[in-house]
Amino acid sequence: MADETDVSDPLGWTRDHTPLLRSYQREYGETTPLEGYSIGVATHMEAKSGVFVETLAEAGAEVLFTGSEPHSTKGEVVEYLDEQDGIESYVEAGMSEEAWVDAQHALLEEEPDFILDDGAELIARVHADHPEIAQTIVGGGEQTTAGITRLEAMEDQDVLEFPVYSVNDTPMKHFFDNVHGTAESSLTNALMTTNTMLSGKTVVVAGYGYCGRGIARKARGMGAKTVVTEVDPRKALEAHMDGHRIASMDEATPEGDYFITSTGNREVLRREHFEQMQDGAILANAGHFDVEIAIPHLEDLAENESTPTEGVTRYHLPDGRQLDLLADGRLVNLTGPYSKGHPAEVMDMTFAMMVMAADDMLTEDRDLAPGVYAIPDRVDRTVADRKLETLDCSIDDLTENQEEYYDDWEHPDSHF
Ligand SMILES: NC(=O)c1ccc[n+]([C@@H]2O[C@H](COP(=O)([O-])OP(=O)(O)OC[C@H]3O[C@@H](n4cnc5c(N)ncnc54)[C@H](O)[C@@H]3O)[C@@H](O)[C@H]2O)c1
Repeated sequence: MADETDVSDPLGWTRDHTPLLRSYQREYGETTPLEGYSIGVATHMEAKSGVFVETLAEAGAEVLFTGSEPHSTKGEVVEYLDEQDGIESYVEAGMSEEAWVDAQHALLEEEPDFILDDGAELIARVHADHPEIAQTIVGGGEQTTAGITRLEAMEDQDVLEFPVYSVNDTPMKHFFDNVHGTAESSLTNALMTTNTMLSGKTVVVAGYGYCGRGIARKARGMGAKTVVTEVDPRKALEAHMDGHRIASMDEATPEGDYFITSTGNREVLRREHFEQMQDGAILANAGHFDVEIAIPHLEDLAENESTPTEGVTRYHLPDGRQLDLLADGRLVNLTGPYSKGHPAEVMDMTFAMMVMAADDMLTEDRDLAPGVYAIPDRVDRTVADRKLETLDCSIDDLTENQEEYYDDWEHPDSHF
């Protein structure tokens, strides 16, 4: 048995689990559709995004990449990519925030033709600080909910200078990345950090959108009793009919052993909830930055804080109760001590859609005005077909009769 991890190729393991990206690498290695274009990429730089970057380079693009935040960069991946033809890094592991911002400016000053973004980091910065370069950019793609919200605000204020594909809103992204990727990685990280189990526990999930529904369904699958809180009555009904108990956060608070937020909103867990929670309640956020759990309220209420184990901040309340906050209230799947982010198999699909955003906008003559656009459904479907192929799964084709039936609103079989 080998006794050491092979570090000569830090992307090797991930490539084994990203068959969709590898299939595009094989095809693009021959057709090079992005030849002649330079693409600026901002993302959490680790092995999965490394395979994404090398796929763009295989497609012939010159790739300039940076981190979408300063702390998630894996140095060995950056070093490996930097040695490959057509790829240049603008990020280092352990960079200061200031150096990270400088690196983004340096990347943008190279005047990329296209931007593939996370959180609209590069797109917002090029508009704010390099407006003359923004005018030369052909287009972009954005993979996150938060980034799309930011871009839509720019569109509303009429400041966006180029078209951007919303990768986040494609079925191939949010049905899998948000629902399955966020759920499995958040629960895995919460359980690894605490060394606890969900069986028999009451898990309160705030928000029943794409992420929340995945978390609630999977927690129940692991034996938890699930309670869902919502502000949208239709989402609450959906959760009810999926078999979860619906409650207001006030009602759920005294029952919960685990609380997981995934709303995209702020102060979903706050002072009045902390005051009612059971001793030993565990709090985790899988949603938005570090604002879903009101940490200043916890700090106000607590007599003191401790770190009982890595990744857990314990708030000691004056009445003797202890509340345990995971990963400083930041995204528990991305920033916990055991965090490896989303599973490779699901990022395979998200990053394939990012590659498609560049491929479609740069190689099809779309002639789009500045704005945020859906990726054409045909493209999403093609990627889904290819993912199924990699899984060796077949589906049926519509027969001619079935196609005719769909197209003919007067068809005799359409009447009772
Ligand atoms: N952790 C990750 O890796 C990861 C991955 C994808 C998305 N996200 C983030 O997770 C958040 C949710 O994403 P989504 O795709 O599920 O969004 P979504 O819009 O589908 O769902 C959010 C849900 O929260 C509900 N909600 C809003 N305020 C609430 C409140 N105060 N109490 C209870 N429910 C409330 C909304 O009604 C909605 O149903 C976003 O911030 C997104 O950026 C995180």
